[in-house]
Amino acid sequence: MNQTELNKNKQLPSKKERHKLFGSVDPGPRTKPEQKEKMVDLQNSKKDFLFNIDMVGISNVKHPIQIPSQLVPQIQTTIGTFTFGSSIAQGSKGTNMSRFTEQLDKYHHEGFAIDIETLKKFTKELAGRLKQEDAEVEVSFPWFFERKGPYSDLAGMNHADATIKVLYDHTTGYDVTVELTGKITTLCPCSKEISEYSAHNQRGNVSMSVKLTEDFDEQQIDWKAALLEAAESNASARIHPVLKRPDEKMVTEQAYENPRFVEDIVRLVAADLYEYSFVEAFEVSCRNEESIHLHDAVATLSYDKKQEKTR
Ligand SMILES: Nc1nc2c(ncn2[C@@H]2O[C@H](COP(=O)(O)OP(=O)(O)OP(=O)(O)O)[C@@H](O)[C@H]2O)c(=O)[nH]1
Repeated sequence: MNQTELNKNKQLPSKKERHKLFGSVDPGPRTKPEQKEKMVDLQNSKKDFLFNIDMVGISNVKHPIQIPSQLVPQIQTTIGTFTFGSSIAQGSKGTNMSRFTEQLDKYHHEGFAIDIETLKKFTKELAGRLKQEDAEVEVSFPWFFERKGPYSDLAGMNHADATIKVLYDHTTGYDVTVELTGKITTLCPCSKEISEYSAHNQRGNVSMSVKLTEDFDEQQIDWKAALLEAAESNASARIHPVLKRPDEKMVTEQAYENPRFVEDIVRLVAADLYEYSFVEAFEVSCRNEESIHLHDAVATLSYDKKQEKTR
């Protein structure tokens, strides 16, 4: 019998026997309780555990979410990556980690929309569920927006990476920070200045982290669109998914007419963030993936409007 005929007549052992063949063993004697009420609750033991913990929780939690957007498409289902946590005092051993995902599932069934008001409610409720004075929630997601070619008007989809962080504290209230990283074109001013023709240009990554004012109203302002505009309107050129030749000519010439160092980008974006009334404090950085080097060029600037100063 050749190998093909052998395979045709193969008699497999049962699935249970197959598992034994590959090392599974019968369960041993059971001595510990199986009912929740009889189980030891280590997490809730009270003793002097030496230190307070600033934050304990779970991270890298992936979940489908809906996000609002004032740009097209206005309703988006995307994947959120969450971190949940709270502080715990020196006298408690641990947190109850199942309660984070329990609360997430509850909101999911109620149609969890990732807007700032809902996230604030979620965070305060989470503190209550954990029986703690504070809680924090962070969610990151790709945000999509339609972009049209400057001449042809042909549309396609671009995206930026967005993050919302909400801290709730029983005594001090809420602290909301939003972040956006968008991509731009930058053309080197030095290269343009010294060369007989051409100038090197590259894709730049602009990251903005913004502390929102207490009265921020997401119904009035889409923070994602506002931060994207701060990055793109100060770039050498915007980035497009669809470009026909007349579009390509326009963005090439626009970039040549608006050369920018990384330093120029962070200062110009900072000026726009300074002018946005919903921004209390911010950090902006730019990372250019240099086309004439293997390394990147980077710059960072931070500013607190309340203190009227850079770091
Ligand atoms: N505190 C703590 N829990 C962990 C750790 N690693 C895993 N766990 C979690 O322990 C969880 C079960 O604990 P709890 O959430 O306290 O469960 P419980 O006490 O039955 O829940 P409640 O009825 O809400 O009090 C599981 O979700 C595990 O993920 C850890 O390092 N610290």
